[in-house]
Amino acid sequence: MSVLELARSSRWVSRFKIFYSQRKLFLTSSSSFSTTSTANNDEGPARPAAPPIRVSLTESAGRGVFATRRIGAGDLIHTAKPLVAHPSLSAINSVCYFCLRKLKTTSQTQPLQFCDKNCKEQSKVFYGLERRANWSAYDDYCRTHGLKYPLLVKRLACMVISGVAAADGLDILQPANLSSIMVSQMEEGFGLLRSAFTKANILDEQIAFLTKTWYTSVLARIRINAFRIELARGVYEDLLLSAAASVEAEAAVGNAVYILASFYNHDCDPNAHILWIENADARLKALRDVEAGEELRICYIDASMDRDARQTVLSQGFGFQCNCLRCVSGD
Ligand SMILES: C[S@@+](CC[C@H](N)C(=O)[O-])C[C@H]1O[C@@H](n2cnc3c(N)ncnc32)[C@H](O)[C@@H]1O
Repeated sequence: MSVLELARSSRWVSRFKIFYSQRKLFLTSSSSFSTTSTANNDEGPARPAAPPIRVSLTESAGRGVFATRRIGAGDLIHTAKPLVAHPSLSAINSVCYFCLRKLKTTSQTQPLQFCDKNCKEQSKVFYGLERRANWSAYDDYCRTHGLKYPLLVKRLACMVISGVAAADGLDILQPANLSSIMVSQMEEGFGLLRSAFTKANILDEQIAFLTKTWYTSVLARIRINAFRIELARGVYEDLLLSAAASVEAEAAVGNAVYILASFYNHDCDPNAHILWIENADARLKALRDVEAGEELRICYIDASMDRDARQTVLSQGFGFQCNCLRCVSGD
């Protein structure tokens, strides 16, 4: 599993209420994230300012994201565009096939739809290729086994063949440790994916990257780093409303992988969170004041669970023992 879910504990809500009563989202290309602020000078057009963060090694959790200056409670740290996203099968006819925005109208005659011309245009190349193949066996495989991540691999493979993504695009992300049983369970998916392309007469040289090693290595990274996307209702810029949005979020519309957002480590009492307002573009926001040099951490799971349940989910899903302050204090 690797479901980075927003915690929905009453603990979180009360924290947001306190903030509100006081009135008080390097290693990748700049297109992978953007900020709301702009650095302007006299020599050219305004350019997005770098987000106030850096990725560095932590003492015990691999790489992590650190604040490079003070960030205020409720501040937008940065936004992030997915490297790859895919609707969940249950939402496939009701959300944009590219950005996962809820569609205003659904059509039975044309099941896969885009919300606007821009999304259609951005998907044109890989969607054109995807449409050449018959995905019924692969999709059935996902459906019967309750798998969502192979859909991300399918889309990534189509993007790589179309030249809009690099085959090694996810290599920078930490992979999950896969047991030999897990690897053998992935063989069926790999076989179905490859055969869908070969049956569609995609040339061998175009799918030379699509080896079993590539397939399992991509899935190992997706497993640890994919975010399950739940859209908040409406537009919430206010901190309290953001909290309400995460509490009232609708069912997941899909899954996505981001580069920068994947470097945020977990804390059961986090100082940052990730949310989605209208589509798969993510926002990383500070939950409380963060000082320069402090590590920014989000919560991967439902923080309302007790310590033992949280430790079990983190260990089974992400392969680590959480030693955040909350866990260490036994809370
Ligand atoms: C999404 S990645 C976060 C970035 C990762 N540290 C890296 O170097 O790429 C999740 C992985 O980071 C590590 N991690 C995250 N939070 C942690 C924590 N609270 N304690 C220990 N390890 C943690 C675990 O290895 C986990 O599987």
